[in-house]
Amino acid sequence: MKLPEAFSLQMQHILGEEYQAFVESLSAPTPVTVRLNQRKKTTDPVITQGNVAWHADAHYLAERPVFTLDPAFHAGAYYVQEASSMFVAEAIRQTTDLNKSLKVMDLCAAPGGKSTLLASLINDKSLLVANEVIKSRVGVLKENLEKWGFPNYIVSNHDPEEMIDLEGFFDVVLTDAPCSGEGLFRKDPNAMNEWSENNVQLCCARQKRILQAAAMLVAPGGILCYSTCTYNEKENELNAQWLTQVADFEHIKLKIPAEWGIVERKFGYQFFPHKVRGEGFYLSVFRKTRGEQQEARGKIKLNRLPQKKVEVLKEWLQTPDVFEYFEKPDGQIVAIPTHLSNEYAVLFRALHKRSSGLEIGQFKGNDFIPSHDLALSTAIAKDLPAVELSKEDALKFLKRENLGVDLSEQPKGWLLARYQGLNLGFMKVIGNRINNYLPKEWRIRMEILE
Ligand SMILES: C[S@@+](CC[C@H](N)C(=O)[O-])C[C@H]1O[C@@H](n2cnc3c(N)ncnc32)[C@H](O)[C@@H]1O
Repeated sequence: MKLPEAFSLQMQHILGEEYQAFVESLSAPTPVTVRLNQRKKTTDPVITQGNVAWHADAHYLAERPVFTLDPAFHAGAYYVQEASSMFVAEAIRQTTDLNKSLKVMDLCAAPGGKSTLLASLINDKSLLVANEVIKSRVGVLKENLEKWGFPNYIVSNHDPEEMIDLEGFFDVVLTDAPCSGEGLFRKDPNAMNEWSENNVQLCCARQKRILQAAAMLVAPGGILCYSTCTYNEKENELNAQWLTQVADFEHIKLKIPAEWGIVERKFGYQFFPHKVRGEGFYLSVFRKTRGEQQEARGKIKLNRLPQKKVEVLKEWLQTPDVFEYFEKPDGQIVAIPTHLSNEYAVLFRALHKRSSGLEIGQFKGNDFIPSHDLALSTAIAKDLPAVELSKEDALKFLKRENLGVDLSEQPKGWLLARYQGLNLGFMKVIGNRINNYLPKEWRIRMEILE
């Protein structure tokens, strides 16, 4: 691997005698890791090469399978995520009371790896906002969160500087900033081709701008996590130090066993591929020492669903009474956890480009048409009519092709397609015909060879 010269000099300066080991590690294969979704247990044990030290649900795989051909992947049973970046969860675990109902913001969220990590970390009374400024990246973020199934989430599409009305609102804000990507050279050779000292400067300035906006969002006593996938001290340590100088934040030290191989810096933690089984990564955690807390108070400005229709919905949800139901102007029904309705109201008012939470479907006359979001949500009722599919048929369902299995004995109406007990989506049985309700844009397009 031919490294850019200025980058080599920088790394020699940072690593000294360890530089050679670092360079050698860049020629080693990238570890493949999956993190299991504890709210969606699969019966298929993952063949693993051990756990990620800092995340109990994460496993190293011996090789990279074709994930597209595993129906459990599409059902959100696991997320394929680089190991070092999962350390964000450990940092929040050590600094935050996870038994509380938390308001969490993932500010630079697409494609959603850390949003799903956060969704698994927080309890069912908590709320996650996953924000992504680049519009074309919002779709994949939404898809990944839908698959993950945590019901209390909103996806938004704002520049962090536009969130002024959410000052002091969040208990935890994660800023996984766009960076020069030095830590990804092994995984993604493009990151190396795009690297330049000039780009590092641009990233650095942009990170400061994002950090300043992020700092404003944190409630006093709340946590700000800053992460990058680079080694560059300008983007990491110097930005972290800068934050403590310009805003009311103190750096928090974490407890880290030496055998994890993570290098402690003055303001944060650095991951190097010759010391950990993962890619290059940096993380710093701060607590806000002063500021105004924003009280969550407001009224949701959507039409409440009439009680008669609410009664129809009840059979579709596992615990229907924990939600309030509203109808959007386009007819979609939104389920909002009652105990979070003030928080949702504040978010709906402050964020204009956003989803409305869990959209569970819509009424056509008196008939309820369930959404795909509901099919994949952990809020769905467990005893709805369902059919367990073989791997082959599950893949056919996911390709929107005709299934090999005979469903003519099934009663007419809605039927969940399942694989290993995991919901894949809805079908509707109409006489001899079966309609597949998997959204067209989610369809597997890959050729499946027998
Ligand atoms: C490192 S990636 C995030 C990865 C994501 N957190 C995950 O774990 O899957 C950084 C994200 O920041 C977004 N971004 C780019 N410019 C930004 C800006 N000026 N403000 C906020 N986010 C920005 C990028 O589009 C990208 O999605």
